[in-house]
Amino acid sequence: MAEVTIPPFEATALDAIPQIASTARGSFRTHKTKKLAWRKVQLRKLYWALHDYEPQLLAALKEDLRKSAFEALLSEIDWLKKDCMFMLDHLDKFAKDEKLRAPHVPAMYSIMNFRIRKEPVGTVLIIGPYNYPVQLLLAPLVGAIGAGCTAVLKPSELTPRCAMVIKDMIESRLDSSAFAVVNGAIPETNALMNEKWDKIFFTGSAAVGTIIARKAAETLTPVVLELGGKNPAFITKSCPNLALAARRLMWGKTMNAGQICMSQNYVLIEKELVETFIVYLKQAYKDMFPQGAKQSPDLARIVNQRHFQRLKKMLDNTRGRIVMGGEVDEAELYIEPTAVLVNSVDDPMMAEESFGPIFSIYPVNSLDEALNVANLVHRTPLSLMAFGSKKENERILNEMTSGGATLNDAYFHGAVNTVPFGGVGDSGWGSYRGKASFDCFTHFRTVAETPGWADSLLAVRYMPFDMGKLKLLSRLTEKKPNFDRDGKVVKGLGYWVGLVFGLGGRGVKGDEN
Ligand SMILES: NC(=O)C1=CN([C@@H]2O[C@H](COP(=O)(O)OP(=O)(O)OC[C@H]3O[C@@H](n4cnc5c(N)ncnc54)[C@H](O)[C@@H]3O)[C@@H](O)[C@H]2O)C=CC1
Ligand SMILES: CC1=C(/C=C/C(C)=C/C=C/C(C)=C/C=C/C=C(C)/C=C/C=C(C)/C=C/C=C(\C)C(=O)O)C(C)(C)CCC1
Repeated sequence: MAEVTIPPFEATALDAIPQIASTARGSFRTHKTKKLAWRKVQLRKLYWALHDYEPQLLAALKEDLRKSAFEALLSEIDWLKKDCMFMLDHLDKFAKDEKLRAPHVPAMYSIMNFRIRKEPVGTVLIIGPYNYPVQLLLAPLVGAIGAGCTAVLKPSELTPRCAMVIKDMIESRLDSSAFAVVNGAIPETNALMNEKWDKIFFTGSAAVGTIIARKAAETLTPVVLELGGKNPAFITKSCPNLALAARRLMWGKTMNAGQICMSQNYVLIEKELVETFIVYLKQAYKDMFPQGAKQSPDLARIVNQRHFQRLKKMLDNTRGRIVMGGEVDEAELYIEPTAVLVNSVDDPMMAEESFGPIFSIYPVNSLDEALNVANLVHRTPLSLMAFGSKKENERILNEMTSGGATLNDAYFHGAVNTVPFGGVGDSGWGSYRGKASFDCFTHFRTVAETPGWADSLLAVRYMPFDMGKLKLLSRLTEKKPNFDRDGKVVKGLGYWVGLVFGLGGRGVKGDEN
């Protein structure tokens, strides 16, 4: 890897923050960001910045998280470059006005030229977490640029080298009147939160998300929250390939040393499978780390002492049995990929979000029990994984919600940059990625335009009101219900005609739909 020097972490001066926010707001008011050409230039610049800063970003990710170059490219740098390309390829289409026609516009209003105009929401604040310090901060930025917003970014202070590289990269390569990076921790974030934003995009813990949402509510500022969750994986007796399930779940918990909000916190598995599953897990461990996980250059480290201690405490306090891994090394911030067999939902391994390379295995007697346990542990997790028959997987999707879900694999629904990603309930508000990133920072403004020549046609609305005219208009335009007071669809003439002439009956009384 090329030799690079990253300056030491420096927090942005608190008294500079109001001016930074004001510059971004002022830049938005120039309306230059509304031009698609300007947005495309910024996206192209971001693409090349990511390309040119690759050595610095790789070095920073290595120093901050000991993230391997493979992972850094796959899930952060190249991933974002793909994001820029996707937005560039589709921006014209995303940004185009949408004509609203029937059935969205009733026939009687069809002369009013309804359309949806896509407008940037304005100046946005993007606050990032530490685990994917580049991707999770800049992927929302791609959406913000595409939508025509100006933005201030606040990287996580827990990954200080990444924060410094990102600041240099964004401020030197993009339009610095429109995009800025504020570095720091709580005081700096508080100073940012004292500014007025048109939207706040926050990725991080539920605890801090609550603080952000509460503060944003004071000024009725919309927020997107991308939070964590206690994510279940289900394995039933019909699992098509238990060895593969073990291998894929191991992958899910070892990428980024399990510091992935959508990886499984616990595995609910039918009792008969437990012992074999553990054998397969150990086999997958051996295959992935032939010299042991500690020696592997591929396994990242825990970000800092605090998170290391948090994970260690979960292992120390569990009443379960460690069935794989268990080694920890504070000096290296190393936690071995670890599975713990537990038998209580109150066990710390079940009750807390792991956000590390450790997870629990909870044996169940049936899928019914598994669904009860999962709904009890966390009813609205960020993700869910299911390894059962097709029918069982559908049942799991039906009876347990989550932000996103993957069948027969670990969190793959969240590994692709072009499909919407987000939580549900207390695991997150709103979604982004692909077109959803554009939509996230866009105000969908409905515009109507009434032609002057149509006034006599529309004159019924004017005072003095005439009930007779209103009734006539209703008779001409109102759709009659095809259902009765019990909510049942009623047999109409169309049904009998269809039945008699063999065209197939529709609207049979008693139909539920
Ligand atoms: N849904 C998603 O896409 C993701 C969610 N997460 C969640 O994030 C958490 C881990 O990330 P962390 O960086 O530790 O999150 P965090 O919530 O501690 O920090 C996130 C950001 O908030 C700022 N912050 C921290 N404390 C603050 C306070 N009291 N007031 C104002 N700002 C504050 C930090 O400087 C950082 O930029 C996990 O819970 C994980 O599940 C992480 C990655 C993705
Ligand atoms: C099938 C065809 C082809 C071959 C395709 C192949 C070989 C595809 C292989 C794809 C794999 C294994 C991709 C793995 C990707 C993993 C990624 C991108 C992980 C991303 C992780 C992320 C984004 C993490 C986010 C974390 C978050 C949000 C968090 O903390 O919550 C050919 C050969 C291409 C031909 C066509 C057919």
